[in-house]
Amino acid sequence: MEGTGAQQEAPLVRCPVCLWELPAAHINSHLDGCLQDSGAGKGGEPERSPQPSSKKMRLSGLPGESSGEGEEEPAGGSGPNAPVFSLFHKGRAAAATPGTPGRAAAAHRAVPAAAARGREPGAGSAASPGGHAAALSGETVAQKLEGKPLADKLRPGTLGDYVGQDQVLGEQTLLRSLLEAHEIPSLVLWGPPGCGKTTLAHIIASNSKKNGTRFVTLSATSAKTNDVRDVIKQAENEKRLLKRKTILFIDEIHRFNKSQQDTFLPHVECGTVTLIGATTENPSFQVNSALLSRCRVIVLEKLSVEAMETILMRAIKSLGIRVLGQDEQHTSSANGSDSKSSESPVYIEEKAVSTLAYLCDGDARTGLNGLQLAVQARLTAGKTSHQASIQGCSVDGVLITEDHVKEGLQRSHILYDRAGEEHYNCISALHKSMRGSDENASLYWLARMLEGGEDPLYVARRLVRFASEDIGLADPLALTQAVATYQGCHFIGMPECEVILAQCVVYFARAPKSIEVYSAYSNVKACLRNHQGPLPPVPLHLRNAPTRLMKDLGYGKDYKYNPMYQEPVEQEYLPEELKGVDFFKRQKM
Ligand SMILES: Nc1ncnc2c1ncn2[C@@H]1O[C@H](COP(=O)(O)OP(=O)(O)OP(=O)(O)O)[C@@H](O)[C@H]1O
Repeated sequence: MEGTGAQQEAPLVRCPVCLWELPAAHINSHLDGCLQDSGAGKGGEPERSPQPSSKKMRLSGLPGESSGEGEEEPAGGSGPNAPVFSLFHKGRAAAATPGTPGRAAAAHRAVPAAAARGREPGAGSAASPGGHAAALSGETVAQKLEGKPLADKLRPGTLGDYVGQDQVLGEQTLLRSLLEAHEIPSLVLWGPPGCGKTTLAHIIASNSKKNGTRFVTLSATSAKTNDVRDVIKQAENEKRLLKRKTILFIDEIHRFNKSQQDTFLPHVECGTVTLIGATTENPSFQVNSALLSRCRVIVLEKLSVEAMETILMRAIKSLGIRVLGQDEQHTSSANGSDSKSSESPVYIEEKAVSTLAYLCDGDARTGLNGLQLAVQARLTAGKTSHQASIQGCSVDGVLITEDHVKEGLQRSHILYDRAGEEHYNCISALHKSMRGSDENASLYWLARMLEGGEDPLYVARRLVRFASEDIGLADPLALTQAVATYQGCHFIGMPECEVILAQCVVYFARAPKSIEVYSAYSNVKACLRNHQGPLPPVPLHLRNAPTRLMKDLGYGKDYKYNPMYQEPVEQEYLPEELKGVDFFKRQKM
């Protein structure tokens, strides 16, 4: 490539480390090597650049899965292999996509291919700021679904496209102000799968690129301690020689053991790197406490159903699929998909979208992948038949219904509708099996829920209730067990907590049962509910008398302080009109 005319004309820039002059297009890769050598003091050491690892897919069978997230880069194209050198951007032909010469060449090769599929030049990748809408280029829905998983293609690149999480990113939140001021502190992003941790890190990356900060990604599932050392070494050189900051994003940071985490502790402390860690696990237990104390913990929540609907609707729109509302009329395929092609129009029921938004339980990746699978399955089936029945009318097109999205979401061959009836049916079956002291059935229903993706904390909360409602004072320790189970589940999450729940469920199935307190309390509530007229006053002798006036009014008068008496005390504690009532003997009122 060095002999090409294009590069002979390209402006030469000087390496600030070795002062060598070379074409601008080569400066990034040259500088990477130069900085490594300069820090290590051993020239010629082969360049090592840790790669972001492939993240596990939660739904199998997606086309293009193999390329997956392993190839993705932080927004702006900066990764360990492609540090951003804004210093040299001026005059570069491909300034918008900083990277190595090889990468730039690949980008050039990619443009005609994209253009051939009708993509706007410069539409950018899904990871590029604002690029997610443009990412789904292609003529037909099927073409738009080719390649990377839909969730990756639609990863937002700007805060404006980031949905939900207002508690940490809304206006006037600390994190937003810091992002706007380009003041990125070390962060630990903690939240459930698919809630947007990696996406937020990408947005920070693209934001920080604007002030020349480098952004390097490592995945704790595949990176070795040496990879961390390499990144740190390079960051030190960058800071020392170029005064450039480095942000190190470590996905699934909880997978690093404590000593690996220790490797970057001093460098976070002295500011060589700004650390952004993402974790689904409680960082209090998984992240070295010294490291944690140097990071702000940002707690992201499961995406709400509304947020999920927004994300799904956006995806549906990008794919050119039409949503069938309750009262929308469709009589012919002319009203169908926006896809300008010979492909039959694709419709999706509005209910299917809301069901999907519920079922994916705040996990956008699951929701988008479920949508992708449902659409692809229907498109394949639609090759044999293009007739869909839409609101009683037969039209030419492909229709995606609630059942299709449920199929798309099926986990481990178990369909468990967390938002619907199945959720209540299973928890009821578990409750009744424990009450009936059937330990086998109890375990079965527990597993049905957990394997179907039920929130373990939901089950744990039901166990706390069961401990008092059904076991009560027959074994008061049951309540302690249930609360400990809840805390255990909270600490370690799934799948490790399943055995904690199983232990508690078997304990409860085997425990003696008593509803004595539960029924007595129900009787008291019924007594209050059924009372006619004003409720009886608190007897004067039971009232406290902190002031003289109250004493004068008879408060506390004749009250018998029990510890002063050797013999049992004769004293009435209920209001006069309830004298002698025994809530423990009464039938439910
Ligand atoms: N807040 C959001 N707004 C819009 N899209 C989102 C949001 N959160 C997630 N997504 C979508 O879901 C996909 C997966 O999200 P992301 O990788 O950020 O999740 P994560 O929290 O890092 O999950 P994991 O813990 O499994 O790595 C993204 O590619 C994006 O398409």
